[in-house]
Amino acid sequence: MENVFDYEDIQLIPAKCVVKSRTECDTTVTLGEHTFKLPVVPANMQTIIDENIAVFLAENGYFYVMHRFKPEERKSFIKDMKNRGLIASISVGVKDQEFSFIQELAEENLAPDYITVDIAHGHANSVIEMVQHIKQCLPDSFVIAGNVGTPEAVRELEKAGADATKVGIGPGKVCITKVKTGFGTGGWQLAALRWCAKAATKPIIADGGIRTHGDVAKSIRFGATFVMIGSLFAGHEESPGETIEQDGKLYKEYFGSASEFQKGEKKNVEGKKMFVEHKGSLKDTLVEMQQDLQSSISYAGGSSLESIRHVDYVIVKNSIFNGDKIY
Ligand SMILES: NC(=O)C1=CN([C@@H]2O[C@H](COP(=O)(O)OP(=O)(O)OC[C@H]3O[C@@H](n4cnc5c(N)ncnc54)[C@H](OP(=O)(O)O)[C@@H]3O)[C@@H](O)[C@H]2O)C=CC1
Ligand SMILES: Nc1nc2c(ncn2[C@@H]2O[C@H](COP(=O)(O)O)[C@@H](O)[C@H]2O)c(=O)[nH]1
Repeated sequence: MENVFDYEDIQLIPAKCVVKSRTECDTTVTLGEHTFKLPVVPANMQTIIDENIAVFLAENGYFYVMHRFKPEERKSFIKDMKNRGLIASISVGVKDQEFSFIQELAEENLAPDYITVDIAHGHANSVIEMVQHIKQCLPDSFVIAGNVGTPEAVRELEKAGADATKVGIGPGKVCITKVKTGFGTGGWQLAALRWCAKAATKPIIADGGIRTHGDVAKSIRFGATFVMIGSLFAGHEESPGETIEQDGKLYKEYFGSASEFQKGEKKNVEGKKMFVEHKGSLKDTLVEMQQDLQSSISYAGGSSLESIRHVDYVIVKNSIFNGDKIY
């Protein structure tokens, strides 16, 4: 494949500003039947989202995807969200009991608004069968399927009935798939996104590898409707997971969904655990993300996310940071 690049190799080129203030720039995005404040969703991982964060995000107009690692709590979670008049958005795997779970949701009239089929290697018959099963049992639920890294996979999942596909195999911060298997989109996630987006007829969620707020704009430029982010959302006051103090500084744990910590055993481990600096409140990060994206829109010469899709860009191989750090 020609022109392989990643987030830090790209700079978007500014176009003439058409707004008087960045507050005029609209960061909202529609996915399925709902419109959200930002094209950003926290990763469906156990150290990134829990019930409280899901309620906060849904109440405040943000999209969320609940993780699937407490399977026995999913029905009560859906009921609770529905009772509060909030969007219900859950994840499922592909094992046999997950097929039965979908059947039960249909029988109990508990259709979630969004269901994410969340598997490491999403270009698989098991995922295709799960998407078809969901569409048959719960036709009104919006189905996100992944993760994949090729146009062929995007086409097959869309053909199976997926309403959106999630792109990203191995670019994640706590991911070790790339080193343990030699496969994935790690190191060229942005180019993989572009490759997949050219084949997609439905929304793509770019998943993994976002390290700065500017990477959100770059993802949109290269074809994403949404981005899923783990590491930038880890370490907040509200984040689930252990907090530790070292040399007077607070840190919080962030571990991979395929890590030993998640699995409770050393089998097919493709994730690791790290501690990230305590970042304060999630609400503040979301506000800053929105402001930065509004600024991106203004540099794109428009007043909505659409304007970012059409800007020119340059490839500046591995040089944009020039030794700089954000903080
Ligand atoms: N985006 C990414 O790069 C990655 C994300 N993850 C995350 O980790 C979590 C666990 O993922 P996962 O291991 O898929 O979930 P599960 O452990 O639930 O596995 C789901 C099913 O898929 C099978 N399976 C998993 N990987 C493969 C493979 N490479 N080839 C064939 N079958 C496979 C498993 O069987 P068996 O275990 O017997 O093989 C199992 O039956 C998920 O949340 C996932 O998103 C994990 C790795 C990469
Ligand atoms: N290879 C692995 N990927 C994982 C694992 N757990 C989660 N993930 C993926 O990472 C992103 C988040 O990436 P980040 O760069 O924003 O931190 C997440 O949404 C998953 O797709 C894992 O154990 N192994």
